[in-house]
Amino acid sequence: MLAKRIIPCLDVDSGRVKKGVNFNNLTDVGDPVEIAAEYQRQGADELVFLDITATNEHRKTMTQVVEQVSSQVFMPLTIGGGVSSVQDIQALLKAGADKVAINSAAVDNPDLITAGAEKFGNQCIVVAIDVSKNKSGEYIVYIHGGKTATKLNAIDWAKTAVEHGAGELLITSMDRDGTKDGFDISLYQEISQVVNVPIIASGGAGRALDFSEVFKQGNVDGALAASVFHYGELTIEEVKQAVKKEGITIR
Ligand SMILES: O=C(O)c1ccccc1NC[C@H](O)[C@H](O)[C@H](O)COP(=O)(O)O
Repeated sequence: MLAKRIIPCLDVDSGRVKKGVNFNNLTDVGDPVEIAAEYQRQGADELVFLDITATNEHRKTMTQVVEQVSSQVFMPLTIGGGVSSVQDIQALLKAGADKVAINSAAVDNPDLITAGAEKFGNQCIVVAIDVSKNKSGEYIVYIHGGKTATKLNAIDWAKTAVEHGAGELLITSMDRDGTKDGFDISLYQEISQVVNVPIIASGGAGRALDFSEVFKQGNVDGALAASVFHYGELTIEEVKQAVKKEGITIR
């Protein structure tokens, strides 16, 4: 059994790490380089940086952040936010990213996934999907930082993204984001039945048991969290100890 991964997420807005609830009311939680170094000390398996403003001038800030962080931490780095071309992917890989997450631009143009996978290898291409349940209980895809609802069913879009070459999926429940109510297990159960690439769960982690639950029942390969780690409610070591106790393979 491949080791499962515990992945802190740094949502970066204008060069600062921010955190909100359901993608709103963002508060400043600190400097990205310092926070990344702390997560390395705690034994994180991987880091995700999301540039949640992702306007052009912030894109340069993000590249600088990636260069600084990649010179200090040695975990795999996934970078996302506003990526919309093969050139953007190349610039982030050059700055030190190991993987690049594409979200809105992949929905607008799925061929970008294929172009990135063909040029850099599909292991570099993560498709990030932000999901919210509608009134009839269907999982719907949102883009533009969770601001725009699409007509896409998230399960179908996940399948399409992998068919276009995505090497990994980062699936965020907007409904659970920042709530600490636990991961949306049924979302991951549905997606893991239709794709055969690694899935990273994201949104809602509140207790160490939430991580074991999403690995066991959600059938995912990695569990991403922001709030509980940023606010010091859990350390990565505590989560890993609890997950190991449940018999799950983890580094
Ligand atoms: O993903 C986005 O586009 C976005 C935009 C604005 C604000 C937050 C955003 N994403 C939320 C992150 O993916 C967030 O770190 C994960 O959902 C993990 O959240 P918690 O572990 O519940 O805090």
